[in-house]
Amino acid sequence: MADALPFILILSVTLLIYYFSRRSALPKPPGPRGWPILGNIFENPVSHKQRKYKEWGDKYGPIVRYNLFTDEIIVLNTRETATELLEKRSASSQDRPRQIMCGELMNWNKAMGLSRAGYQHRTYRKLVGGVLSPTAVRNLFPVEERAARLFVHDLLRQCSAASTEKNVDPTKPLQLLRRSVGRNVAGIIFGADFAPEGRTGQGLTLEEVDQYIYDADVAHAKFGRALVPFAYMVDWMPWLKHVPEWFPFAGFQRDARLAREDLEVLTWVPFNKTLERINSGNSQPCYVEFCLDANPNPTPEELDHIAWTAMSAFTGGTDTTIGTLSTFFLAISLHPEVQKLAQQEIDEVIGPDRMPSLADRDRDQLPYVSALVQECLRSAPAFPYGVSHRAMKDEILDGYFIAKGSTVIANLWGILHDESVYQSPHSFEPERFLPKTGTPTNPNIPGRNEPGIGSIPWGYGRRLCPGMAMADSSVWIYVASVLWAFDISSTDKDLTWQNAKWNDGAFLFPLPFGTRLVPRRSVSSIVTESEK
Ligand code: HEM
Repeated sequence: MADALPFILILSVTLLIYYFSRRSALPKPPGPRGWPILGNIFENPVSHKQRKYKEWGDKYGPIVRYNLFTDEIIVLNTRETATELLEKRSASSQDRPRQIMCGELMNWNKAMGLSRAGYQHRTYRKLVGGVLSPTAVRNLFPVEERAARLFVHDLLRQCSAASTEKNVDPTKPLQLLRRSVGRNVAGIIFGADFAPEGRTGQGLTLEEVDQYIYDADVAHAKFGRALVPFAYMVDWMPWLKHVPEWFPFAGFQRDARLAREDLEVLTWVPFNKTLERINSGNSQPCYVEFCLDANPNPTPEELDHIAWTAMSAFTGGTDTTIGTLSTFFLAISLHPEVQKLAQQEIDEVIGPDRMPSLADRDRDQLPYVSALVQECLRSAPAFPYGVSHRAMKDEILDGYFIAKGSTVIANLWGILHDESVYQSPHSFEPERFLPKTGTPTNPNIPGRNEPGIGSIPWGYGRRLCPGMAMADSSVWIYVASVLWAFDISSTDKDLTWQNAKWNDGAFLFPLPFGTRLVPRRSVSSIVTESEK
């Protein structure tokens, strides 16, 4: 112990110097008190962070500060503060905080979501923006519509197989959803052939895509664990990063190596297969092909950029879309009155002879369905507390001093549950987004004209989700198609919207629940339509 005293003394003095050197004449944002040196490690929310952040917001104000050792964390709980710092001042708030285990050792810094601000990130955004911008994404509408139709087709097969009463095994719709969305995103990025069984086309095969979805799940699970702040010792003591794998207690190096290997497989295997298909003239139009059309003789570095952005878009696009659609299934199972209104609208505008299309959304033909989609995204944003940004210079926000290097978190769930903006924010009420005068399809339902969600569920500034337009249209067409074809109800009579259980972590989605689907049209008409 005596031997350690000088070390402890030097460490304490360094931390105190550091602490006082970062003080400014302006006050720092308020927040929980915490302890000297340790900061708020005991108050650091370990579960459902978004709820704790909101509680702090209600207590301390829209801008809350807390500390984990020397790390300063700023939580923004209102749309005004988040827009000001992360949108308007995006040039200096676009960076990501340093992630030693997850970013540097496991190599996720090479993926778009964690890549630090600078040349690599700018190049990535340019590549992805070319294919997924709101204008360019319209070329993908037919792919998304086809994916939604095939999902309906798969659900119907599941219905018939499940029982003579045409009830589905409660867990099945969501399992099918995982596969369907995975195939849809893979189709867009790698040109996968996701035709129904028995039919073949071009691009990656279904087996290859399903293997890829599995690999992505494995890599993502490791990613999620390492992303938790201070999950690994090396996140506390960065110098440990240089310790070799054979060193005692350096098990994290082995974890990091295995995760790196998984990530390499995830990045290069589907990419190389797609290149093979493109070179043999056996591909489908997709993100990778588009990038190569625009740059037919890429350098190795440019190829590297295309491969890593493809992997980033696939991993960024699947769990988030699946989470939002799972929220839809939960919400609609528990709100029969909402379901009835949405189906009335679909029946009146679309009728039984065709399935909805994205052109219906464009023409704003189904305003209630659009409000329902917004309500799903508002109630359960897929990243409830966004993805952390980092202040790249000292900032002053609403008279408070925010030091350069602070981690900045936009509490998206808190912002979308702000009582001063949304009446009864914990209830599921799509009509909040409808005009007070009602809509042509629902003239008798007065809306509340509350502010739309805008791009809040998709984050801010130069980090705004590049898949926003694609996700928005995908979710819409899945929702409209499923409601056209099925009546959906809950199989758990004790389950309510208020007591439903949600995943606890960086992704928000409902935990498994029982859902029953019953076709609401003749089987033959669903089959004919869904096979188009
Ligand atoms: C409902 C679906 C989705 C939601 C709610 C969502 C939400 C988000 C959020 C909140 C961020 C972080 C933004 C920030 O740091 O401020 C993000 C980043 C990202 N998303 Fe999405 N996303 C969805 C779907 C998709 C899709 C379909 C794709 C790709 C096809 C995608 C690709 C990405 C990528 C690559 C990033 C990292 C961007 C960067 O750091 O520059 N996402 N998303």
